[in-house]
Amino acid sequence: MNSIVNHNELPLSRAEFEARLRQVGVERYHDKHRFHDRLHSGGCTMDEVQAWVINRWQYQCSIPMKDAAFLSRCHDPDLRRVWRSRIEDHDGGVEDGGGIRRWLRLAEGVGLDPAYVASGRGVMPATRFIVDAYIRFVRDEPPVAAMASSLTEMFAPAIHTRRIDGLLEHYDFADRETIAYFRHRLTEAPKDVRFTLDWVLNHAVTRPDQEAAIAALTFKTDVLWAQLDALWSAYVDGNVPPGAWKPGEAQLAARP
Ligand SMILES: O=C(O)c1cc(C(=O)O)c2c(n1)C(=O)C(=O)c1cc(C(=O)O)[nH]c1-2
Repeated sequence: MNSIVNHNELPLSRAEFEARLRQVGVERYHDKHRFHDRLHSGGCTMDEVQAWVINRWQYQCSIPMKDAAFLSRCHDPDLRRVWRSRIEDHDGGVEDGGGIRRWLRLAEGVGLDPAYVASGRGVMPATRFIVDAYIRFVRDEPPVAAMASSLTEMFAPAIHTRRIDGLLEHYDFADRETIAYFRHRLTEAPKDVRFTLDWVLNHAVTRPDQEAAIAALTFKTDVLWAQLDALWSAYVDGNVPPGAWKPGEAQLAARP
């Protein structure tokens, strides 16, 4: 018998595995992207803020679809019962709506026609392709990787807190109504993370599965980072791609 042990194949302890997952955020989460520094410190023009709201809409409206894609492959009713709350957070009830409607209130608050934003017409091709890659990943990859890809939410409350403070301090459009989306996420995301982190730590117990979960989370940080790279290139550097929203389009009559 071969006595040489390949340590790379030894499973990580639960604590080591969690630390590796968290390290992905330390190194790669989009809180470190220069667009976020600019947005949160009041450095964005209103054109840049509007471009962010329009493009981020693609992510917002796709999140429940990627969660539905996950549910469609999930055989365990207990897991489905927990996971479906993610769709409820975004879609909400008929009367009140949920995160999606709150995002459109932000769109209106920054002076955009919410019907235009909701149509997705102005979204850049790059944003669409990137977000689509996330939906496909969750639809096609093994369940542990699909679930682990959502764990960027571990790092989201810190950026949402920073965003709420930064928007309120620096922009006239920011008020209780327009930032409601981010306030709700402060309680929704930790609820999702508590369950999903525990599930991933419990179910990815072989080294290959643990590495696949870490790779899934890394992929997701790329999804988030690449969206901001595209946004910067188009609206800070001024290379707006054909067909995408142009500053000045789809304005509400009275712009803030
Ligand atoms: O503003 C952000 O920086 C940010 C990041 C993330 C994330 O880390 O994926 C999400 C959200 N917001 C968010 O609002 C949200 O609903 C959400 C769902 C998910 C997911 O992968 O299922 N991520 C995120």
